[in-house]
Amino acid sequence: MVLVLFGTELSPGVRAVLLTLRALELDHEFFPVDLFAGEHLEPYFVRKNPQRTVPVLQDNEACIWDSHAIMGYLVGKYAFTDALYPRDPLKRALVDQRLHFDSGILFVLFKQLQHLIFQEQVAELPKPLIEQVHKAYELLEQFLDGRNYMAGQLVTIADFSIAATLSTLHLSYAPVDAVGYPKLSEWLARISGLPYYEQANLRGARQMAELVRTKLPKQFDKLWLKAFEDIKSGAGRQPLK
Ligand SMILES: N[C@@H](CCC(=O)N[C@@H](CS)C(=O)NCC(=O)O)C(=O)O
Repeated sequence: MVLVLFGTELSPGVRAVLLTLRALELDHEFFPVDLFAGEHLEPYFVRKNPQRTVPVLQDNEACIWDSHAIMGYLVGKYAFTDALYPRDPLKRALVDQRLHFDSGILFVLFKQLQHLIFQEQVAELPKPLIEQVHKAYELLEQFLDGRNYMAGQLVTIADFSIAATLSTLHLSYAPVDAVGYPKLSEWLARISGLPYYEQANLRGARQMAELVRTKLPKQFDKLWLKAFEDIKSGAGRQPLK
């Protein structure tokens, strides 16, 4: 088996897949694709994924894209247990709902913000969009009612997916304030305690935040700086339950 992940650590979807690969302790190669240089438009990449998005996972001859599909595939094919993506229909439905929430709402907000800042060169954070991000945070806060993780008491791929996007929004655009979102911020701290979190997710999320910072230097208030420093130093982290 040769698993090759194509992408960039700047991408939340790529990092969600990296979290899954690390959780399953799967050997893999990483093939960098620079989106800013347009490498995802090159013929070799378009042959792998006509949609021209990262991540793409190549497993021998097969190419799979969309981070959510890749994560489910990895668990189905390589995991010893179904804990990360339960087979029980009701448990799976809950995980799927969270994955679709990431795909259809959270990540879309991130992508809209990225487009405005990097393509449209907008120099200020668009307030209506940031309000929508906070509406999404409110829903996530409700999802965590009575749960340690997004879909229950155990980590699933829904946590990886949402953690990758949310940590990026948190560091780049809309800090998750512990007062406003106590459960969400505890969950983020809990996920940050995973031994592979720093390498698989935080490093890339920070790099993205640094890039956004160069585009919006005036936007970064004390709250953002605190979020950035906290996550850098590990302050507020809790042991993994
Ligand atoms: N739902 C997809 C989203 C993939 C996606 O939009 N990835 C971005 C990077 S974060 C990308 O490849 N953008 C390049 C483009 O859209 O041209 C997934 O989870 O894999």
